[in-house]
Amino acid sequence: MLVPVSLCIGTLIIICITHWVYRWRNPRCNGKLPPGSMGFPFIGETHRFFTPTTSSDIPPFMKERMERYIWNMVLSLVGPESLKQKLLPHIVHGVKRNLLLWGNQDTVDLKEAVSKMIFELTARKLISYEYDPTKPSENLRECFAAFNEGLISFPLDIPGTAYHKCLQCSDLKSGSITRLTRRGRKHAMKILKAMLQERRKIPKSCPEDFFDHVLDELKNEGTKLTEAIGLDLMFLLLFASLKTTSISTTFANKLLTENPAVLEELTEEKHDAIIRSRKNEDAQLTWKEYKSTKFTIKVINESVRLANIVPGVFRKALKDVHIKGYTIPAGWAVMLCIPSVHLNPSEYKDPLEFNPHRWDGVELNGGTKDFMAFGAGQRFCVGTDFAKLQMAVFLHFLVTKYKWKTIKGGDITRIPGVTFPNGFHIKISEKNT
Ligand code: HEM
Repeated sequence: MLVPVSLCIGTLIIICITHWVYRWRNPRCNGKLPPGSMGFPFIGETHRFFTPTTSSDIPPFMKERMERYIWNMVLSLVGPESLKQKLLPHIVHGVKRNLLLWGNQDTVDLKEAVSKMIFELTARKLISYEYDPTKPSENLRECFAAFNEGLISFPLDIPGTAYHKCLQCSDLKSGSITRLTRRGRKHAMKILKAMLQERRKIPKSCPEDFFDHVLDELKNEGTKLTEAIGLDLMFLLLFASLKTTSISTTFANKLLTENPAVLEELTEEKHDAIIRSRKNEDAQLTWKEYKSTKFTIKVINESVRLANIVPGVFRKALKDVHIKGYTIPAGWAVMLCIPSVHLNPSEYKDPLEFNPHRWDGVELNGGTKDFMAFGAGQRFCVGTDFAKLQMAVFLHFLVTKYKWKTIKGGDITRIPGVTFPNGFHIKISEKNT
């Protein structure tokens, strides 16, 4: 008892001293910070996970051009055209297959099951990755799990800490399963690098995934893309898409479980607008049908507002910024706290209530100052449409074909990202059984 208490007190003292030193070290700060802000210098550390050392050599105008090029590349994979033409049938197939599988099990931990399903689909489409159970050391999903656990943690890089596990590089050849689950960013990068090298040997005739696009670009003379940046981007893309979509989907399911009236209305929309109007009830979900599901989109908006999957986004002040009598000194990292926007009672009446109808008549094309679950402005999430489509397809098949009841778990903790510490175990069965 004494040891954990002393450790906590010790950690708090270190945090306070670091905070104090940093705050007063800079005279322009006048010892003041805007209310509610966190002046911890290490808050800005997340860039270390993503920025390859080479990128600092790139002039800003080039960086901008390259970013635009890269996002175009990403959009060619997950933008509306690709979703409509290529990805929708794959998502439908993946969701139907998994639901059928879960329906035959006594209980399913939805958090794990959805995460696996989303990972399989996303990793297959973005980098043609298929997990081979005979090679547990190449389990990319486990790497991302370890990475996620320590992403926002005290930056103490010694064995045993969440931060260390998040960064860790393990020997590819060794390891039992328990050791494997502890591998983070560096191990994931090793796997991605090996895949890229493999792809170099057997190139594809036309670009199909992110590897192909990166390899194509690397061949161009004068390109500013390097292999390190390309790999870093692959990591970022997978990281940005995996946990977010799977936790949002699980969260939406939990909210529906707790709000039967909303579930009923959603089911009704699906039946009326889609299935009953079809000639063949079992036909695939089409793009037009997906676009017609207005209430589903409201349920998704409301779920991601309450889920606050991304608890904060970071920016760096490039010059001194004066705001409401305070100064944010140049070079400081700023954290924008998204939940404080989404739970603001002056903008959202009864902000903790799950009420999809608050989105009636609201057309969302991007982020606003009051809704930024997918960010806002220049850095708006490039995978928004992809995530929404996956969630909508999942909800469609779940509510039309299945019923479920909670078995155990479902409690939510924020550390600060949303987690289900005891999972969310449900029993799923087909409606007509
Ligand atoms: C429910 C699911 C998702 C949520 C809640 C979400 C949330 C966000 C947020 C808040 C940002 C802005 C970060 C910032 O401003 O610093 C962001 C950026 C980003 N997201 Fe998502 N995201 C989701 C799904 C996805 C998916 C499926 C992909 C990829 C296929 C993706 C790829 C990205 C990328 C690459 C960025 C960086 C954009 C840039 O910096 O220009 N996200 N996301």
